[in-house]
Amino acid sequence: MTSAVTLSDLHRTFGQVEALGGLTWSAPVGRITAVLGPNGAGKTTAIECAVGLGRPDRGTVRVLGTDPWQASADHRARVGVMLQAGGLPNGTKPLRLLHHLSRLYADPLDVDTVARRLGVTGFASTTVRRLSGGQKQRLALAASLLGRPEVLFLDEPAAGLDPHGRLDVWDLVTEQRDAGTTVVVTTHSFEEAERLADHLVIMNAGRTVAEGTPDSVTGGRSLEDVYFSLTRKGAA
Ligand SMILES: Nc1ncnc2c1ncn2[C@@H]1O[C@H](COP(=O)(O)OP(=O)(O)OP(=O)(O)O)[C@@H](O)[C@H]1O
Repeated sequence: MTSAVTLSDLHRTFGQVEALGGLTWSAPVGRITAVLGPNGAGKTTAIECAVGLGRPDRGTVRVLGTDPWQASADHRARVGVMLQAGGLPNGTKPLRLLHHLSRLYADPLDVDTVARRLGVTGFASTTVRRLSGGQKQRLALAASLLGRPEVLFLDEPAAGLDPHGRLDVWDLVTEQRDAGTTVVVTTHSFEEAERLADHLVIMNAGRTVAEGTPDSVTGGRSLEDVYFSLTRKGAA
């Protein structure tokens, strides 16, 4: 199976904190990879390295065969990202922002269609600063899709969403996969991982403690059981 994303032996330290301690996993092309792991396991740090926003101290990152830290604008346009912090400009309105971002791409999706699909039109007249957490999530997700990315990184995309919102996100993520996009999604939800994952990664303390198809990782046990046995305090 070919990989669209490969992280090999990544190390990243912030002061005294070792965020990544030899992290290795990969994301197969055209599949959904779900990355689970406790708070502080290094999931966001790994995603930041994969999208070229962070640089590992050691190790190799390849996304579509390219080192994202050195990557050109052309490469970056092939990769979509939704980070937890959002990074949305507070003073603008949702549709204005999406139209602005869409102009950065040669062949963007239709803004109105994406906005409708994610319910952004329902809060289009509210400035970003006044949006609820869930509305910001929807807007950030819409923004990540605009450039028709070949690889899409979503850092906890459904966190904080209401049940309808979570279903919308799950449908959208599977649609992206079915259209050929490679998706990497971090999550704390077993339900989300079970529904979405073709490929599963469990991280703990900056390393991979399990990786493979959901069936091969769980081996007949529940995902919850496997997760707790691999990530319980002291397991690092
Ligand atoms: N810029 C930074 N400066 C200092 N420490 C950092 C920085 N970025 C991450 N860390 C630390 O690195 C570790 C890994 O953080 P990271 O955000 O990658 O974890 P995570 O698995 O995404 O956690 P969560 O599930 O809470 O989102 C944490 O201990 C965090 O405090």
